[in-house]
Amino acid sequence: MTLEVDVRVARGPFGLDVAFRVPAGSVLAVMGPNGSGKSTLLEAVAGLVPVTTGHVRLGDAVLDDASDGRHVPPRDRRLGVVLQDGLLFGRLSARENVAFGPRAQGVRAHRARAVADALLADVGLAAHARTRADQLSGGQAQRVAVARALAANPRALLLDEPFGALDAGTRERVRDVVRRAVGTGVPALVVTHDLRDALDLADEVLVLEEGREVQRGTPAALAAAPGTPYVARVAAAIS
Ligand SMILES: Nc1ncnc2c1ncn2[C@@H]1O[C@H](COP(=O)(O)OP(=O)(O)OP(=O)(O)O)[C@@H](O)[C@H]1O
Repeated sequence: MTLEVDVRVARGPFGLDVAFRVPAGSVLAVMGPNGSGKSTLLEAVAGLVPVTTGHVRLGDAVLDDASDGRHVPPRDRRLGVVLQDGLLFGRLSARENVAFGPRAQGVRAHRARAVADALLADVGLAAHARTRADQLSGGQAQRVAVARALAANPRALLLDEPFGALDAGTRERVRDVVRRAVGTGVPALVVTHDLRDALDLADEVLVLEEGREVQRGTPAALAAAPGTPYVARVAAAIS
Protein backbone atom coordinates (compact mmCIF):
# COMPACT_ATOMS: atom_id res chain seq x y z
CA MET A 1 0.00 0.00 0.00
CA THR A 2 1.09 3.57 -0.67
CA LEU A 3 1.82 6.05 2.10
CA GLU A 4 0.52 9.48 1.13
CA VAL A 5 1.47 12.49 3.21
CA ASP A 6 0.41 16.09 2.61
CA VAL A 7 0.69 17.96 5.89
CA ARG A 8 1.29 21.22 7.67
CA VAL A 9 2.43 20.87 11.28
CA ALA A 10 3.09 23.67 13.76
CA ARG A 11 5.50 23.32 16.69
CA GLY A 12 5.76 26.69 18.36
CA PRO A 13 7.48 28.95 15.86
CA PHE A 14 8.56 25.98 13.73
CA GLY A 15 6.41 24.97 10.78
CA LEU A 16 6.60 21.82 8.64
CA ASP A 17 4.99 21.84 5.21
CA VAL A 18 5.56 18.74 3.06
CA ALA A 19 3.79 16.53 0.53
CA PHE A 20 4.99 13.22 -0.92
CA ARG A 21 4.02 9.62 -1.63
CA VAL A 22 5.95 6.49 -0.76
CA PRO A 23 4.80 3.57 -2.95
CA ALA A 24 4.46 0.05 -1.54
CA GLY A 25 7.81 -1.66 -1.24
CA SER A 26 9.89 1.49 -1.55
CA VAL A 27 12.01 3.60 0.77
CA LEU A 28 12.02 7.38 1.00
CA ALA A 29 15.08 8.61 2.88
CA VAL A 30 14.56 11.88 4.75
CA MET A 31 17.67 14.00 5.14
CA GLY A 32 18.36 17.53 6.32
CA PRO A 33 20.32 19.55 8.86
CA ASN A 34 19.55 19.47 12.60
CA GLY A 35 16.21 21.07 13.34
CA SER A 36 14.93 20.84 9.75
CA GLY A 37 11.86 18.85 10.81
CA LYS A 38 12.75 15.22 10.05
CA SER A 39 11.67 13.84 13.42
CA THR A 40 8.61 16.10 13.44
CA LEU A 41 7.59 14.58 10.09
CA LEU A 42 7.87 11.02 11.40
CA GLU A 43 6.06 11.91 14.62
CA ALA A 44 3.24 13.47 12.60
CA VAL A 45 2.87 10.35 10.43
CA ALA A 46 2.96 8.23 13.60
CA GLY A 47 0.07 10.30 14.97
CA LEU A 48 2.08 11.71 17.86
CA VAL A 49 2.02 15.34 16.70
CA PRO A 50 -1.20 16.93 15.44
CA VAL A 51 -1.57 17.80 11.78
CA THR A 52 -2.75 21.40 11.39
CA THR A 53 -3.94 21.02 7.82
CA GLY A 54 -3.70 18.19 5.33
CA HIS A 55 -3.87 14.43 5.53
CA VAL A 56 -1.99 11.18 6.01
CA ARG A 57 -3.28 8.11 4.14
CA LEU A 58 -2.00 4.56 4.07
CA GLY A 59 -3.58 2.53 1.29
CA ASP A 60 -7.32 2.95 1.72
CA ALA A 61 -7.02 4.00 5.35
CA VAL A 62 -7.19 7.68 6.35
CA LEU A 63 -4.90 8.09 9.37
CA ASP A 64 -5.34 11.86 9.66
CA ASP A 65 -7.55 14.33 7.90
CA ALA A 66 -7.49 17.81 9.39
CA SER A 67 -10.47 18.89 7.26
CA ASP A 68 -12.88 16.63 9.14
CA GLY A 69 -10.88 15.97 12.31
CA ARG A 70 -10.23 12.30 11.58
CA HIS A 71 -7.31 10.98 13.63
CA VAL A 72 -6.39 7.35 14.14
CA PRO A 73 -4.58 6.95 17.50
CA PRO A 74 -0.91 5.94 17.22
CA ARG A 75 -1.45 2.43 18.61
CA ASP A 76 -4.10 1.66 15.98
CA ARG A 77 -1.99 2.71 12.98
CA ARG A 78 -0.15 -0.61 12.68
CA LEU A 79 3.15 1.13 11.95
CA GLY A 80 6.64 -0.16 12.71
CA VAL A 81 8.29 2.79 14.41
CA VAL A 82 11.78 3.58 15.66
CA LEU A 83 11.85 7.09 17.10
CA GLN A 84 14.80 9.05 18.47
CA ASP A 85 13.61 8.58 22.02
CA GLY A 86 11.93 5.26 21.28
CA LEU A 87 13.13 3.67 24.47
CA LEU A 88 12.83 -0.04 25.00
CA PHE A 89 11.16 -1.43 28.10
CA GLY A 90 14.30 -1.50 30.25
CA ARG A 91 13.20 -4.24 32.62
CA LEU A 92 12.13 -6.60 29.83
CA SER A 93 14.52 -8.80 27.91
CA ALA A 94 15.42 -8.09 24.28
CA ARG A 95 13.14 -10.99 23.31
CA GLU A 96 10.21 -9.68 25.37
CA ASN A 97 10.62 -6.22 23.84
CA VAL A 98 10.46 -7.61 20.30
CA ALA A 99 7.61 -10.02 21.12
CA PHE A 100 5.58 -7.23 22.73
CA GLY A 101 3.88 -6.05 19.51
CA PRO A 102 2.82 -9.50 18.28
CA ARG A 103 1.60 -10.38 21.79
CA ALA A 104 -0.48 -7.18 21.88
CA GLN A 105 -2.04 -8.30 18.58
CA GLY A 106 -3.07 -11.60 20.12
CA VAL A 107 -0.29 -13.80 18.74
CA ARG A 108 0.30 -16.76 21.07
CA ALA A 109 3.33 -16.58 23.34
CA HIS A 110 5.40 -19.35 21.73
CA ARG A 111 4.79 -17.98 18.24
CA ALA A 112 5.61 -14.38 19.28
CA ARG A 113 8.80 -15.66 20.91
CA ALA A 114 9.78 -17.48 17.72
CA VAL A 115 9.20 -14.33 15.64
CA ALA A 116 11.27 -12.30 18.12
CA ASP A 117 14.11 -14.82 18.15
CA ALA A 118 14.25 -14.93 14.36
CA LEU A 119 14.42 -11.13 14.13
CA LEU A 120 17.02 -10.90 16.88
CA ALA A 121 19.12 -13.45 14.96
CA ASP A 122 18.67 -11.38 11.79
CA VAL A 123 20.10 -8.28 13.48
CA GLY A 124 22.94 -10.30 15.04
CA LEU A 125 21.62 -10.45 18.59
CA ALA A 126 20.67 -14.11 19.01
CA ALA A 127 23.03 -14.35 21.99
CA HIS A 128 21.31 -11.42 23.72
CA ALA A 129 17.69 -12.59 23.53
CA ARG A 130 17.54 -12.94 27.31
CA THR A 131 19.52 -9.80 28.13
CA ARG A 132 17.55 -7.09 29.88
CA ALA A 133 17.15 -4.09 27.60
CA ASP A 134 18.70 -1.73 30.16
CA GLN A 135 21.86 -3.85 30.04
CA LEU A 136 22.35 -3.55 26.28
CA SER A 137 24.83 -1.21 24.62
CA GLY A 138 23.51 1.71 22.57
CA GLY A 139 24.08 -0.12 19.28
CA GLN A 140 22.50 -3.33 20.61
CA ALA A 141 19.47 -1.43 21.89
CA GLN A 142 19.11 0.24 18.50
CA ARG A 143 19.06 -3.15 16.79
CA VAL A 144 16.43 -4.43 19.24
CA ALA A 145 14.37 -1.33 18.44
CA VAL A 146 14.56 -2.13 14.70
CA ALA A 147 13.62 -5.77 15.35
CA ARG A 148 10.70 -4.58 17.48
CA ALA A 149 9.50 -2.25 14.70
CA LEU A 150 9.47 -5.15 12.22
CA ALA A 151 7.90 -7.75 14.50
CA ALA A 152 4.19 -7.01 14.28
CA ASN A 153 3.62 -7.07 10.50
CA PRO A 154 3.61 -3.28 10.17
CA ARG A 155 1.76 -1.66 7.29
CA ALA A 156 4.49 0.99 6.99
CA LEU A 157 7.87 1.66 8.59
CA LEU A 158 8.97 4.94 10.17
CA LEU A 159 12.61 4.74 11.18
CA ASP A 160 14.36 7.76 12.71
CA GLU A 161 18.13 7.29 12.40
CA PRO A 162 17.90 3.52 12.88
CA PHE A 163 21.55 2.97 11.98
CA GLY A 164 23.11 5.93 13.79
CA ALA A 165 24.85 3.99 16.58
CA LEU A 166 25.98 1.04 14.44
CA ASP A 167 29.47 0.20 13.19
CA ALA A 168 29.90 -0.21 9.42
CA GLY A 169 29.46 -4.01 9.23
CA THR A 170 26.46 -4.07 11.54
CA ARG A 171 24.94 -1.13 9.69
CA GLU A 172 25.00 -3.09 6.46
CA ARG A 173 23.45 -6.11 8.13
CA VAL A 174 20.60 -4.11 9.66
CA ARG A 175 20.01 -2.27 6.38
CA ASP A 176 19.60 -5.72 4.78
CA VAL A 177 16.99 -6.68 7.36
CA VAL A 178 15.07 -3.45 6.70
CA ARG A 179 15.38 -3.95 2.94
CA ARG A 180 13.90 -7.44 3.23
CA ALA A 181 10.93 -6.14 5.25
CA VAL A 182 10.32 -3.38 2.71
CA GLY A 183 10.49 -6.01 -0.05
CA THR A 184 7.31 -7.58 1.27
CA GLY A 185 5.47 -4.48 0.00
CA VAL A 186 5.79 -2.11 2.93
CA PRO A 187 6.51 1.61 2.35
CA ALA A 188 9.24 3.08 4.57
CA LEU A 189 10.35 6.53 5.69
CA VAL A 190 13.93 6.44 6.95
CA VAL A 191 15.67 9.44 8.50
CA THR A 192 19.43 9.37 8.06
CA HIS A 193 22.38 11.75 8.09
CA ASP A 194 24.45 9.42 5.92
CA LEU A 195 24.04 9.42 2.14
CA ARG A 196 25.55 5.91 2.14
CA ASP A 197 22.41 4.63 3.86
CA ALA A 198 20.31 6.35 1.22
CA LEU A 199 22.41 5.02 -1.68
CA ASP A 200 22.13 1.51 -0.29
CA LEU A 201 18.51 1.50 0.75
CA ALA A 202 16.42 4.34 -0.62
CA ASP A 203 14.57 4.76 -3.90
CA GLU A 204 14.32 8.50 -3.33
CA VAL A 205 15.65 11.10 -0.94
CA LEU A 206 13.64 14.03 0.39
CA VAL A 207 15.83 16.82 1.73
CA LEU A 208 14.26 19.17 4.26
CA GLU A 209 15.50 22.55 5.36
CA GLU A 210 13.50 24.68 7.78
CA GLY A 211 10.49 22.42 7.39
CA ARG A 212 10.34 22.60 3.59
CA GLU A 213 11.47 20.36 0.75
CA VAL A 214 14.61 21.79 -0.85
CA GLN A 215 15.56 18.82 -3.03
CA ARG A 216 14.12 15.44 -3.95
CA GLY A 217 15.53 12.75 -6.20
CA THR A 218 17.30 9.45 -6.37
CA PRO A 219 20.27 9.16 -4.01
CA ALA A 220 22.63 8.99 -7.02
CA ALA A 221 21.11 12.13 -8.55
CA LEU A 222 21.56 14.00 -5.27
CA ALA A 223 25.14 12.84 -4.95
CA ALA A 224 25.85 13.91 -8.53
CA ALA A 225 24.12 17.30 -8.38
CA PRO A 226 23.68 18.65 -4.86
CA GLY A 227 21.09 21.40 -4.78
CA THR A 228 22.12 23.07 -1.51
CA PRO A 229 25.32 23.47 0.53
CA TYR A 230 23.93 20.90 3.03
CA VAL A 231 23.49 18.29 0.26
CA ALA A 232 26.95 19.13 -1.07
CA ARG A 233 28.40 18.42 2.39
CA VAL A 234 26.67 15.05 2.79
CA ALA A 235 27.74 14.12 -0.76
CA ALA A 236 31.34 15.13 -0.02
CA ALA A 237 31.31 13.00 3.14
CA ILE A 238 31.00 9.79 1.14
CA SER A 239 33.53 10.50 -1.60
N1 LIG B 1 8.58 18.58 21.54
C1 LIG B 1 8.79 19.72 20.90
N2 LIG B 1 8.17 20.86 21.26
C2 LIG B 1 8.36 22.02 20.61
N3 LIG B 1 9.18 22.15 19.56
C3 LIG B 1 9.84 21.07 19.16
C4 LIG B 1 9.68 19.79 19.80
N4 LIG B 1 10.46 18.90 19.14
C5 LIG B 1 11.08 19.58 18.17
N5 LIG B 1 10.70 20.88 18.16
C6 LIG B 1 11.17 21.91 17.23
O1 LIG B 1 10.81 21.53 15.92
C7 LIG B 1 11.87 21.86 15.02
C8 LIG B 1 12.22 20.64 14.20
O2 LIG B 1 12.79 19.65 15.08
P1 LIG B 1 13.00 18.16 14.63
O3 LIG B 1 13.39 17.39 15.85
O4 LIG B 1 11.85 17.71 13.85
O5 LIG B 1 14.27 18.30 13.65
P2 LIG B 1 15.22 17.19 13.04
O6 LIG B 1 15.39 17.53 11.61
O7 LIG B 1 14.70 15.84 13.36
O8 LIG B 1 16.58 17.47 13.83
P3 LIG B 1 17.79 16.49 14.28
O9 LIG B 1 18.59 16.19 13.03
O10 LIG B 1 18.55 17.35 15.23
O11 LIG B 1 17.20 15.27 14.92
C9 LIG B 1 13.02 22.43 15.84
O12 LIG B 1 12.99 23.83 15.70
C10 LIG B 1 12.70 22.01 17.24
O13 LIG B 1 13.14 22.98 18.15
